[in-house]
Amino acid sequence: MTRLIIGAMVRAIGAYPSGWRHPGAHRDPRGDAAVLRRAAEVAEAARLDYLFFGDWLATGHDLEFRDPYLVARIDPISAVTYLAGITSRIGLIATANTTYADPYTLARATASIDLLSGGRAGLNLVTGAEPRAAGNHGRDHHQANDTRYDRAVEFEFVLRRLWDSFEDDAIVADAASGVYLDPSRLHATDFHGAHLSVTGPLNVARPVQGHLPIVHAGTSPRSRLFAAQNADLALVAVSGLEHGIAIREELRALAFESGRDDRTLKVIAPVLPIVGETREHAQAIADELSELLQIAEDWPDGPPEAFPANRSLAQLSVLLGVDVSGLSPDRAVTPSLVAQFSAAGQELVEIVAERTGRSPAGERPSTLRHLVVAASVNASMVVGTAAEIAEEFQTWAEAGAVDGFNVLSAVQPAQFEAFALGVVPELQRRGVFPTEYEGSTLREHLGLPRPDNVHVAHGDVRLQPVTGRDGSRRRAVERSARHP
Ligand SMILES: Cc1cc2nc3c(=O)[nH]c(=O)nc-3n(C[C@H](O)[C@H](O)[C@H](O)COP(=O)(O)O)c2cc1C
Repeated sequence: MTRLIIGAMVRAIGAYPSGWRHPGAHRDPRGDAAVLRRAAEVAEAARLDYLFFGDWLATGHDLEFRDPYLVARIDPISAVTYLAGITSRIGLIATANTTYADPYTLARATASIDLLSGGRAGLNLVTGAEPRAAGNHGRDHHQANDTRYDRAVEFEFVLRRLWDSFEDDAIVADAASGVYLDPSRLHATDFHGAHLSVTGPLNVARPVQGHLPIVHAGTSPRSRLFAAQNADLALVAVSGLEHGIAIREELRALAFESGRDDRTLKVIAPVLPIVGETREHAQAIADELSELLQIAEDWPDGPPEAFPANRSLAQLSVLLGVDVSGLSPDRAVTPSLVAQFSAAGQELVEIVAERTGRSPAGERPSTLRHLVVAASVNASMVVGTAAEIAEEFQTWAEAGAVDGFNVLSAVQPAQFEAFALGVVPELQRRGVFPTEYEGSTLREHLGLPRPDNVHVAHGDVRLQPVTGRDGSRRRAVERSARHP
């Protein structure tokens, strides 16, 4: 029986680059608290498994054109701490960057949130793709992918040991005898690696969940290996059903080869649904968002320096295999023009038709602008009614392409609420998503067991080199002890 995992990837100003311009969209960061509170209430009433907060460790004018939600945002640890106090059932996942974070500080904060929320915290570990983060953290450059993942492996290992500093019953608090702590149940971390050195123990009691569920988001081969060996949830961007099936199979095979129970690795895909009362209504919303997104040609004196090159007719020409750079962006894409396009260009025309209802031979033809937008907005979009979107989700899960979805909402709050109040009940009606919270912790929502304390169950577990599928040596944790 399929049981989807559904979380909301919260972006306060909306997750479509022009979503903030949509009528009624939230656009003032001073109002973020109200928006987060309302999203949490709606998500919890819909019984979503978790709210998920990404992170970005720098800002700049270019980000306005890349995706405006990156420009200024609430720190994710602060967001989940705030929400822990005003929610009672939903999981709360914050992103942290292992390249720059300090493991002791992060272990303290996350163990604290888990205790304060009654076991509802989760942690998304990323290695970061933003080079400017280096300058904000006293480094002279953003390290190479391999180095970042070497540190991430140490980081995850240390985090689990820190969370396990106290055994579950280390604090005896026996008022009669006056004994508060059993010192034999408090364990030092004593980790001294190439990147990190932490003595421990952590000065926060063991989290309610033992270890917080760990998510990992990334794309490189090292990211796949890291997710397979260290994560509970792998967050992977997939381009289609077949791609999803292949990635999930690869991840689970890597997990199995690493000696862990591969069923404990859940594969989650980000998805951006556009929900409408009818298919045409949903397409009209997608069409509007497309029209609201500026492209390079919208600036009469040329786009600002920070504008991304891929949002231009020049870049579109490369993809189409036809030079359209001198044409107006509002030029209709006619069947005779499409006939000259490359296969990738023709595919793009179909994507636009699916999303916006505009087609070359139709009453409302697509324009070059629509093609530029579709090529530059790199999101897995599903446009349709609640029933159509639920059907798509179910198909993906039943085909083995995903275990669940991280749902992005193009416009806050309208599209998030259309999803929570429309699509979720459809999924529940189909029996692929529960109607009630059955457990109380995030682990329970995700169907994950509570891990043993590594100090107790496995003694002196060490980091050991293991080999990735491509034959290169990796530093990774000896897993067999931890996942018997
Ligand atoms: C779905 C998805 C979500 C991501 N979210 C974040 C994020 O919130 N913050 C961040 O710094 N990186 C995020 N990333 C980027 C990756 O974590 C990673 O740092 C980046 O892709 C570089 O590593 P890689 O070469 O292994 O992919 C995300 C990646 C994916 C695929």
